[in-house]
Amino acid sequence: MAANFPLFRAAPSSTKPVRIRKFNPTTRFPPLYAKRHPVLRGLSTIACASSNGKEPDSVDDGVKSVERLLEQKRLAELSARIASGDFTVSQSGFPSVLKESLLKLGVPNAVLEFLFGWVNNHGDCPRIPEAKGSISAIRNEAFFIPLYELYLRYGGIFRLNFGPKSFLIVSDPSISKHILKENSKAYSKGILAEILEFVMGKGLIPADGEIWRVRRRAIVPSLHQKYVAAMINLFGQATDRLCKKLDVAASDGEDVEMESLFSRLTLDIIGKAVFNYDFDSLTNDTGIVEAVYTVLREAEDRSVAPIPFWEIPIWKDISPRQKKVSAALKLINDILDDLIAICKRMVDEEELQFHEEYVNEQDPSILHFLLASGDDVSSKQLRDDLMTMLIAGHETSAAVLTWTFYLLSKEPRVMSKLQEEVDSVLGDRFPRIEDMKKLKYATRVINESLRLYPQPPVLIRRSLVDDVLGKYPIKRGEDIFISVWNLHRSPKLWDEADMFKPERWPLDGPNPNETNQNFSYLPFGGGPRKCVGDLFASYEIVVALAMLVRRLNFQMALGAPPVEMTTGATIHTTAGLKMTVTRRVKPPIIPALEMPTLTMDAPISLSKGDNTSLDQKSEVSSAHS
Ligand code: HEM
Repeated sequence: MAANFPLFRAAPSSTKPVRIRKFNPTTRFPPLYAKRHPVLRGLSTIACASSNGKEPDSVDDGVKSVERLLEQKRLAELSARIASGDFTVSQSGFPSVLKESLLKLGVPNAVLEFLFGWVNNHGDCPRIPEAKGSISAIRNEAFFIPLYELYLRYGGIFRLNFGPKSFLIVSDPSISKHILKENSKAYSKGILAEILEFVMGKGLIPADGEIWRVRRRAIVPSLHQKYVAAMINLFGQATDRLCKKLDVAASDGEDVEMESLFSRLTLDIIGKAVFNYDFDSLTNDTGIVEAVYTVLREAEDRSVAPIPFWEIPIWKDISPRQKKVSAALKLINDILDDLIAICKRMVDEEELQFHEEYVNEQDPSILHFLLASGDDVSSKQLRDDLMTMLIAGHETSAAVLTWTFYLLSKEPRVMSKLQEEVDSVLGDRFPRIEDMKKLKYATRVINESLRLYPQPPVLIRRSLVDDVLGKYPIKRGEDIFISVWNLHRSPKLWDEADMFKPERWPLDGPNPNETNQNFSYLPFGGGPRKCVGDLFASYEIVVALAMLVRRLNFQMALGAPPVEMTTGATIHTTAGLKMTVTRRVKPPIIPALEMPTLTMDAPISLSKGDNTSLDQKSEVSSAHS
C-alpha cells in the first residue's frame, strides 16, 4: 500500500520506483542492534530501490517496469480504498439522517444538496474533514506515508480517527504557522512529552510552560557564534577519523554501511560538544555506546508503539528488555553525574571571567558554559537537558547525512558539482568557519535533502485551550500532527516536489528557512520552539559532507539491500545504506599563473595518427604544457 503514493509515483528519472519491504531489524546498525525488534518487527515500509550507482541496463529496466506495475497496482488499491470510503467517516447526526430519509421519499438529490449545502454553510461550526482508519491500515509502514495520500484527498487539515483515538493532521503552512508561532502558547508537546519522559525527563524538548521558558533562556546562549566556530575543528577532526576508516575500506575493497557510521560520527561529535565526553564510537563498541543506543531505540520504539506497553505496572520489572533499558539509563546517568562533578571542579578552579561569548578552550562544551554561567539548576534538570541535547543532536544529523548521501548516489551530476565546489573552496586543508559561507552549493544540497527527508517528519502538539485552526474551531486537548513531510512534498507548494534539485534554491538567495518560505519549509521547526542547534547542525553536516566527498567517491554497493524507509523519531533506512567507497582521483591542480599566451599561426597535428588539426589560430596556455 505504501508504495502507492504519488510522491513516489512520479519518481525523478534517477530514482527507482518504490517497493514495500519487510523491516529487517537485524541488519540495521549490525553490531549493536542484532537483537530482534519487538515493535517494529513485521513493519513493512516504502522502498526506494537503489541504483548501485550504475547506468540502467536492460535487466534493471525489466525490474523497473515490474516494480512500476506493482506500484501502479498498489496505488490503484489505495485509491480504491479511499474512494470506497475506507477512510471516510459517514455523516451521522440529525441532518444526514433527515437527508437520507428525504432521499428515500423521492426528493431529488440536487434539491437536497442545495438545501443541506446552505444549512452547512450557514451553521456556526464548519466541521473538519474526517478520515477514519484502523491501526492495521498503517501498522505496516512508516506512518507519515499514508498521511500524505490522505492529505491529497482531505486537504491541509483533517481529522484521523483510529477507534477511540483521534488526531488532527495539519499540512497547511498558515495553520502550521498559527500553531508553532502565532499562538504557540496555546499548545504543548502532548504525547511526545509522555513518550520521552523516561529518558528526557523535563529536558528542553518535552518540557512545557515555565520549566521550558527557564531552560530555553539558560541553554540558547550557550550555542553562541564563538562556540559554533570552535566546534568546526571538532567536526573536522571527527570526520577525519571517519575518512581514515573509509580509506581502509577503500583499499581493502570492502563495502561500508554508511547509516551506522554516520550515527557513530554524530554521536562522537555531540558527546564532546555537549558534555566533553569522547564516546569514540567510530573506533569502539564500549558499554556506554551500547547503552546510548539501547535508550535511543527504546525512545524510537515507544514513539511508534500502538499501546504504551511500558506503562503496564509489573512489565517494567519483569520484561528483560525493560530491565536492559533501566540498566542502560542508570549507566548513562552515572556517567553524566561524574561529568557534571568534574566540570564543576574545573569551573571552580578556573580564573576565566564569564561573559556572553564565553568558551573554555580546554572544554568548550555546553555543560561547561552552563556551569560557568552560574546556571542555578538541580543536577537532575541538568542531566535531563544534556540527555535531551544528546538525543536531539545525534540521530537528526546522522539521518540528514544518510539521506543526503543516498540522494547524491542517484545524482552523479550534483555530486560532481559539489566536489568541484569543495575542491576549489577547501583544497586539501581542514574546513574553517569562514568557509561555511563559501560552500554555497553544499549548503543547497543539504537544504534540499532536508526538504525531501525532514527530520523529524512530523511535529507533535496538543491544544491547551479551545482555538480556531483555519476556519475550524477546535477543542482543548486535541492531539495534532503537523506533517512536515506533507508540507515539504506538497505539489501545491513545490514544482516537481519529489525531485532532488538543489538548484531550486538560488546560490545567491537567502538560506531557506521557515520565515522566508512562509512556513512551507520547516527543516528546524519554527516559532519559539524552533531547534536551538540549527546552526551547529548545519555546519556539522556541511563539514562532514565536504570532507567526505573531497576524499572519496560513494556509490551504492552492488547487491546492496534496497534503501527503504522506516521511522522512529527520524527517518531511518530499514536495512542500512550500503555503499562502495573509492579514493578520488582528482584532476591535477593547475596553478592559476598569469602566463603569456602563445599564438600559433600554422595548423598543428595533435598526435601521430590523429587527423584532427587546429585549422584556425589556437590559443594554448603554456601552463598546460
Ligand atoms: C540536522 C539536525 C537537526 C534537525 C533536522 C533538527 C530539527 C529540530 C526540529 C524540527 C525541532 C523542533 C521540534 C518541535 O517543534 O517539536 C528541534 C528542536 C530542538 N532541537 Fe534540533 N535538530 C537538529 C539538530 C540539533 C542539534 C545538533 C541540537 C543540539 C545541539 C538540537 C537541539 C534541539 C533542541 C534542544 C530542541 C528543542 C527546542 C525547544 O523545544 O525549545 N537539534 N530540532
